[in-house]
Amino acid sequence: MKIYILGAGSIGSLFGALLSRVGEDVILIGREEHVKEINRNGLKIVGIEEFTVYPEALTRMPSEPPDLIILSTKSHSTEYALECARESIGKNTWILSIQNGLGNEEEALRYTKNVLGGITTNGAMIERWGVVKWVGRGITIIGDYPRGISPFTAELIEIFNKAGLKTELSENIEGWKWSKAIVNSAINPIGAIMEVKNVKILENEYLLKLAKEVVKEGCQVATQLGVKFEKHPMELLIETLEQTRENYNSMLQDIRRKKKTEIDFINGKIIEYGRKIGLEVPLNFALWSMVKAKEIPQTK
Ligand SMILES: NC(=O)C1=CN([C@@H]2O[C@H](COP(=O)(O)OP(=O)(O)OC[C@H]3O[C@@H](n4cnc5c(N)ncnc54)[C@H](OP(=O)(O)O)[C@@H]3O)[C@@H](O)[C@H]2O)C=CC1
Ligand SMILES: CC(C)(CO)C(=O)C(=O)O
Repeated sequence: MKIYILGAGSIGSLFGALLSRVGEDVILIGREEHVKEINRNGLKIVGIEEFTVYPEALTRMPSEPPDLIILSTKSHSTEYALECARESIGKNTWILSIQNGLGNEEEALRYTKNVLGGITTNGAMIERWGVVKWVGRGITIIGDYPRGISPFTAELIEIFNKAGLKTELSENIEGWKWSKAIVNSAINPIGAIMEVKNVKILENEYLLKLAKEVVKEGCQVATQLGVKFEKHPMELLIETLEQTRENYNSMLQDIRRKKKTEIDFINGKIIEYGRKIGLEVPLNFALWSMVKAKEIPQTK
């Protein structure tokens, strides 16, 4: 299968490396420093497993349409990335978002009806250009967005599992995307503002109560929009905190690296969707406001 990884950073490079290792025709599209290193010395995975692969790496999408584009930029880069990729999206090309946050699949649907949603609990981070650490082995769930399973998706899951990416199918990927986004809407900003590991949210009564109240707000919006949960966000909240105790969440990491966070596509989208149906979500608004204030100066 011809696969382009659009936004080959941490998680995209991990997916690309695993798929390349089993012989899939993978091209990574990333930033220049990472691309140059990969083309010079290959892409090295360390951590959970250690191996090096030699996929082609580019800074721009090739014009030839692939079978699959795995969208793995941060959510705030999606719109521009897809616009730049417009010429590479053929009538039979599928786009799979493995991103956190809401709205990415809707953006992809502007270019094709062949859109898959995905959530992954694998953890990865770029150690240095050309080297990605696989920090946590997790599962990935994919499905046609917003709901359903097409023959392509059924074929894809075979490829992902053969590559060592434990993957399950869901007829209701929209439900999973919302559950994960609601969990992120609680954990990420609270951890970022308090500058604490996830375990602190689990073990501090005040932070856990706040996290649960934020989850309730997100559930109200999702339920009123007709979203059906596969796993209730309140259950997923505790499960996630227990499984990622030692994590400094990605939003806190972005702030510490003076990078833009995904707050607008997590809490920001919950606020936006809530307002569209006349629901105010004050806790989401408060957390969104504080993270925006903490973010890199140019976001004023
Ligand atoms: N890392 C992880 O363990 C997990 C991440 N996720 C989610 O996956 C998504 C990606 O996260 P992560 O991999 O950590 O992010 P990274 O920032 O590590 O990777 C994204 C990469 O894409 C690059 N990029 C952005 N736009 C383009 C473009 N148009 N062309 C080429 N490259 C581009 C970015 O460069 P630049 O920074 O210069 O813009 C960056 O190098 C997020 O939504 C995240 O929440 C989900 C589960 C786990
Ligand atoms: C699951 C969690 C909260 C793990 O830290 C995450 O997705 C993130 O850090 O963005």
